[in-house]
Amino acid sequence: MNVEREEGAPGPTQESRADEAYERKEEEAKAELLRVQLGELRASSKRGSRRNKAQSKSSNEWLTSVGMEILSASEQLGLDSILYVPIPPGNVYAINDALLAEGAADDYETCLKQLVKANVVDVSATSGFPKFDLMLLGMGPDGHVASLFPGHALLKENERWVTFITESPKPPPERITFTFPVINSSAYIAFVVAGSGKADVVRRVFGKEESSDKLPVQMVSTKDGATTWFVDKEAASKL
Ligand SMILES: O=C(O)[C@H](O)[C@@H](O)[C@H](O)[C@H](O)COP(=O)(O)O
Repeated sequence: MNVEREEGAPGPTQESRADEAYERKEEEAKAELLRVQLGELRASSKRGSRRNKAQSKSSNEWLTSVGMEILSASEQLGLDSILYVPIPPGNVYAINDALLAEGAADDYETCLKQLVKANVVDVSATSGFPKFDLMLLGMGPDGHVASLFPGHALLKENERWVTFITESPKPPPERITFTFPVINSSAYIAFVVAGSGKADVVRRVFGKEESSDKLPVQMVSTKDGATTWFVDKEAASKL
């Protein structure tokens, strides 16, 4: 917060300075926690997670029966506070980046299996894959989600929970990612998509044109769950 003081006006008291310092520290702590949480959420699906309401039908039905939430620029800024969830640090499972991609994927999958065994993470009765309560996903301008890129063989992976890529078209080349069976077993999926660079893909997802070639984002389809898209005006500008 920037406060300019008029000339001649009384200066801040020691008490108000202490209050300001306290508020600043609190804001910094919240921002740091948010960065850690978002970093983790993004990491875990580069990897993903967050909320919704709708039945997952065809994408056009989402639009009409559920409605997209179009966010203004200031509301977008408010997304930070929507996403503010006090996750205990012990519940955060980071990628082991001391390992190469293949080892890191195995390591993460093993960790997830232990969480399932300990009943921390549910299993979908329909798919047998882990069922996350919430999956927060971004989408690239090429239609990629998590680290599942258009035309890549990983789109067909249907056994692994976590897998890896060493030649990602988007840097960094080495990544690990949840697979579609895991993503699609989630109870809720939220897409957060902003900017004009996403407008063509948003139109492709929600438009009427049929294409035999599905983009990764079009392969996101929860079997027993629900999906909500949060898009800003720019991303929705071609609808
Ligand atoms: O893989 C990555 O490197 C990105 O993190 C990516 O997966 C991201 O989620 C989308 O590209 C959308 O990103 P924005 O929402 O920031 O545009």
